[in-house]
Amino acid sequence: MSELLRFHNVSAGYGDSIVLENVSISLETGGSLALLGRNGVGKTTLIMTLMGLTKLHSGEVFWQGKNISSTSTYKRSLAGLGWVPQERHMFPSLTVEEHLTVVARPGKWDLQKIYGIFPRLKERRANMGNQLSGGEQQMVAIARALMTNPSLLLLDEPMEGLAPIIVQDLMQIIKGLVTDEGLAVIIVEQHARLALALTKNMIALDRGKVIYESESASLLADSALLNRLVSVS
Ligand SMILES: Nc1ncnc2c1ncn2[C@@H]1O[C@H](COP(=O)(O)OP(=O)(O)OP(=O)(O)O)[C@@H](O)[C@H]1O
Repeated sequence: MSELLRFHNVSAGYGDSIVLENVSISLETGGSLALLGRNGVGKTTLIMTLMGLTKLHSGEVFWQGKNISSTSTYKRSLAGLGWVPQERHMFPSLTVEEHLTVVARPGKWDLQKIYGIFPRLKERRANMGNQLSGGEQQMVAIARALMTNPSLLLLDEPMEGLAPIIVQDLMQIIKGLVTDEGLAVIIVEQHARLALALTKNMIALDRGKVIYESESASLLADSALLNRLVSVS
């Protein structure tokens, strides 16, 4: 497998304040990574840094072997980074289908394929953005990122605030994206066990630094360590 993404000694933050300190991570094509840690340790900041939305103080970000440290967010998106932000960003004046078609780029993901894995969105395709449940909004947010035909999907707390039955649906869908579609995924999730069940590898952050990394399955088997790293499961 070839390298898809690499952070090399990245320190980044907002203005003068540094949140991430000397973070190095890498991900292979089709790989999957859970990003764990307590509230406020820098998980979202890492995703935002990958999208070029923070101030990079030092270090480099490589994408498919190219240094993209000073590449714009828009160009990163064009290059295959698919971001599903925590806030979901629904537009009340657009239908579900418009949310999807407005960002569409050529590739294997089109409306037909999206509706195949999200039948609920097909049923709701004429609903406006503000006429959707939280779970449906999250599905639109993921589907919209897929419509850009990304090589990597960045999921920031996708299960937040969702009913358990919807969480189960989303787990199946995300698992399918990784195992059946070969899509690379980075997932930030407060429910650490869910994120570990979906991924091959994990890293834990504390105060902006990587404090632990391993295969997800081995951490899942060590509850005491997992609790120490994230204090929630
Ligand atoms: N836009 C911003 N401007 C300044 N500081 C910020 C900004 N966003 C986040 N921070 C700070 O960066 C630090 C890390 O926040 P971040 O949101 O990356 O953590 P997190 O691990 O994702 O936490 P959570 O699970 O609560 O979302 C926090 O101290 C936070 O206050």
